[in-house]
Amino acid sequence: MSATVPSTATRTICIGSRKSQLALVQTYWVQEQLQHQFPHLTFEVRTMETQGDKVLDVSLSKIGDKGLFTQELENSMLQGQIDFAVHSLKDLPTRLPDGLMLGCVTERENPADALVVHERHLDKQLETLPAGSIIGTSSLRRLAQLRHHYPHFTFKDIRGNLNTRLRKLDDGQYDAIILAVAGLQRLDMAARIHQVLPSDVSLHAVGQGALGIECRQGDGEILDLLQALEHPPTKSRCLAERAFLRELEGGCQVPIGVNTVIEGEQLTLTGVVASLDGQTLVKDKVSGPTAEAEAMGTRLAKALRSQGAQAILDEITWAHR
Ligand SMILES: NCc1[nH]cc(CCC(=O)O)c1CC(=O)O
Repeated sequence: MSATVPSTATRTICIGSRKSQLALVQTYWVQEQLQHQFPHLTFEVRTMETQGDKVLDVSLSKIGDKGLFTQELENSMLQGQIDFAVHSLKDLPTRLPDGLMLGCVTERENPADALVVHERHLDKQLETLPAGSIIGTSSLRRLAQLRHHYPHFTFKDIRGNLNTRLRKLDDGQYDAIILAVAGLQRLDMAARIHQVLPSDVSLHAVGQGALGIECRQGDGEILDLLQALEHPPTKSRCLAERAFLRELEGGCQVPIGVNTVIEGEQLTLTGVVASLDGQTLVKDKVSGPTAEAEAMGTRLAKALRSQGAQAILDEITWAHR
C-alpha cells in the first residue's frame, strides 16, 4: 500500500452548540445542510451548558452580556475539541477572543420583535392593552423603546428559555411578553405571534434572526465548508449592525436597536440609542455602498454619539457600577 492512498476513514467535523431547544434546532439545521452538501464528511454535534444557561435568577442586564452564551464553546474551540460553534448571532459578542472569527452568517429570518399576549388579551393590540398592563422583557432595548411609546405600561423582567417565558405568561404572571419573531418561528410556535412590532415602535437587536457561525481564525478547511451556508446580503447587513454596536458598547448590555435594508447596491442602516426611562431616543440613519457596511456602522455610531447617545450610555454604565 502506498503512503499517498487516502485514508478510507471519513473525517469527522465537530459542531459545538448550547443545549437549549432553540440552539439545538438551529445547530441541527446547520448539521443537516452541511451533511447534505458534503456527504463524504461526518458532522457531529457536541452540546455544552454556558454561563447564560446556568444563571437564570439574575437579570441579564445586571450580569452584563459579554460572552455569557459563548465562552464555554469558544474555549473548547480554541482547545480543538470542537471545530466551529453555531450561535444566534445576536448572542455573539461584537469582539471575539484572539484566534476566533465570525466564519459565516446564514440567511436571516424576520428580525423583528413580536408581542405575545395572555389569552385574556387576545382581542387587543399593543395600542389597546389597558394602562398598567405588565409587559415582560429582559432586554433593555425592548424596555426603553416600548416605555418611550407606551409609558402607561408596567415593565417586568423575565428570564428563562422560550418555553419557560411562555409558561410564565400563560400562568398569568404577565399580560404580554416581547420575544423575537425568529425564535418563535424556528420552534414552530409562530401561532403565538400576536403582533409583529413595526420598526417605528421597536428597532430590533443587532444580528437578530440570523445565525452566526464562529470558527478558528484562518481555519481554511472549515471556512470553505461554511461558505455553503453564507448569505451575503444578511452578512453585509449584520456586519454594519455589529460595527455600529461595537463602536458604542461599553461593559454591559445597552439599549441599542437597529434596522437595515438593502436596495440594489445601497445599504441603509438605522440605529437608535434609548435611555432606560424611555424619555430620550437618539435615532438616525446612514446609506452607502453595501461593500462599505462596517464603515457605515462606525459612522452612524459616531453620529449618534455627537447627538446625545454618549450621555445616555454614560448614565447606564454609571448605574451598573
Ligand atoms: N437572547 C435570547 C435569544 N437569542 C436569540 C433569540 C431569538 C432568535 C434570534 O433572534 O435569532 C432569543 C430569544 C428572544 O430574544 O426572544
